Amino acid sequence: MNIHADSPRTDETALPVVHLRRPRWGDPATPGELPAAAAALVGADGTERRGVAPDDVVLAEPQLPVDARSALVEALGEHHVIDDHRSRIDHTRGYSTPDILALRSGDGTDAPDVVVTPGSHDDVLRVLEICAEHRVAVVPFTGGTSVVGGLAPDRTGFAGVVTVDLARLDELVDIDEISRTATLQAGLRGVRAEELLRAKGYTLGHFPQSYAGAGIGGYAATRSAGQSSAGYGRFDDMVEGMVLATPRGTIALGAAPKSAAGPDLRHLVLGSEGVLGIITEVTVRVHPVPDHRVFEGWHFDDFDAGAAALRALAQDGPMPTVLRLSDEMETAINLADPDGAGGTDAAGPTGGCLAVIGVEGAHDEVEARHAAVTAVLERAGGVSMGEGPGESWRTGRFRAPYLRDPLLDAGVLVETLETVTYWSRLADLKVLVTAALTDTLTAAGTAPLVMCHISHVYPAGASLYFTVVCPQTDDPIAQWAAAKTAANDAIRAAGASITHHHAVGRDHRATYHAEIGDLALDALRAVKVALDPAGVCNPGILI
Ligand SMILES: Cc1cc2nc3c(=O)[nH]c(=O)nc-3n(C[C@H](O)[C@H](O)[C@H](O)COP(=O)(O)OP(=O)(O)OC[C@H]3O[C@@H](n4cnc5c(N)ncnc54)[C@H](O)[C@@H]3O)c2cc1C
Repeated sequence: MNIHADSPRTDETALPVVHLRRPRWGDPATPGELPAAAAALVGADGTERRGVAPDDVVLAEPQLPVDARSALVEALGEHHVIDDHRSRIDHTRGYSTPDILALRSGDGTDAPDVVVTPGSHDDVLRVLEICAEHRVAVVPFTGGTSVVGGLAPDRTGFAGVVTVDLARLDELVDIDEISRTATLQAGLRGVRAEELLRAKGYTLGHFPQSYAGAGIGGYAATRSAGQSSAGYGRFDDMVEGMVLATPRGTIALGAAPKSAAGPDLRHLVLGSEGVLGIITEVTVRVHPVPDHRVFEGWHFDDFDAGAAALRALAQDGPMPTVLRLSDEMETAINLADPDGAGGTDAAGPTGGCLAVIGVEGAHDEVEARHAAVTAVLERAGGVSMGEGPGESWRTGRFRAPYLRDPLLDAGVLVETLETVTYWSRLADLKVLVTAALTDTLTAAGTAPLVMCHISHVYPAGASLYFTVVCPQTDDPIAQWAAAKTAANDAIRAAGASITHHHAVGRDHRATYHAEIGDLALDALRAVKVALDPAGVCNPGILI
């Protein structure tokens, strides 16, 4: 298949960069509609529950001290110190379902006092200096798609909250074609970064489902994982270097690809979620644009059989570029609703589980790798369903987030969570988390559909990604909080990690602390004190 034959809606190179306007997801030109099949499946009652319009959410007057505001205006210019209603709303929290529900309920309490848009690394340094001096909390903001409360700091004890939107740091700084690396400014959205790289014949290969909104600084700060992680790695695997602005000055990391010069401090900054400072530049590995790709669906009798097949590929190779497996429930829902959560083709065997593989690269290499992957999957009991389901997944893969708003409008609660563990514990983890979610929501009188898939695999283990759908109660925020707490407890009890790629934010903080222990937490806090002595960078997030 020639990849240039794709329609604009489906090709990741042709998606528009979307400036997200809370609370709804994505490009207003292509709003989500609830397909009838999905409405019937989830039992939507047809009652509209759109909530308070963003313009009607009441915000507190901006609290910023006058001196701090004047200093920011002097540093950046009046134009880049913004406190109009809509800008504050559009920087309030992130895009988890509780975030959306809170805004729909009219709760604007986490709105920043001011949004600033620095135009350079030095501007960012100056903003941090001013905020430290006036004890104003600072929230770094790239795409604003956090789903773990990473954009809602604890403002207790601070004189105000400033969100630093990196939108103006949007350049491709350099490509080193010999080393195959590119240096990108942190405010570049994923789509725009890909456009700039493709114009030079390269791809980053990072396509999270939030691709239309999220960006380079956010990817690095959260250790994001894209849908092609089997082939290109997780975002932190791609990073060669970073520049971090802190209240005490600049740290530049990545003098060489691998070094024995002490601990690799890049891994202190990757996943730091804005608590150590603001990443302004990231150097990543890039790859020649693939000229050929094959996407294909595979049927497995059950989830365990499919998981064993994925493990065989992850441990003994070869690795496709995309590798994912839906469990029985997710497979059944997707087959019933091809435009829905993941999108597959209704053709092929019913029951069992659907795996999707994608192989991309240079033509001959793709043909050879595809043949080798096919042999492994067949040995593991898989049956090819052909390119239809694979292509259907590929072309629908960025649409699922658009479904959440119409589902919420229709009184349906829908939310996702993810975790990661070793292969030997994966089956138990799935059972425990599914039971925790099912039992909690059933006890609330809202029995859920719980779906699960694997989409990121490693030789030693894999992540599990759960999607939960059920009717809303009168207090859906509390309803989900109870289910999420039960799931977090199950993840801890199973010895898994609280997150594979969504990060910690505020929502996972307590579980994360239990996961790493007091001494490790003290060490992290000591680093924060060294770089951010006033503690203004994203207080209450991560540590
Ligand atoms: C519909 C949907 C689908 C998603 N799918 C995926 C997926 O497939 N894979 C995945 O990994 N994640 C996914 N996410 C989660 C989210 O998109 C990722 O965490 C993403 O990496 C966040 O990027 P962002 O640019 O939006 O960051 P933001 O939301 O702006 O920030 C995320 C966190 O990092 C901090 N931060 C932001 N920029 C910087 C910076 N320059 N320096 C320091 N700190 C910074 C913020 O303060 C915040 O704590 C999804 C989210 C949604 C809503």
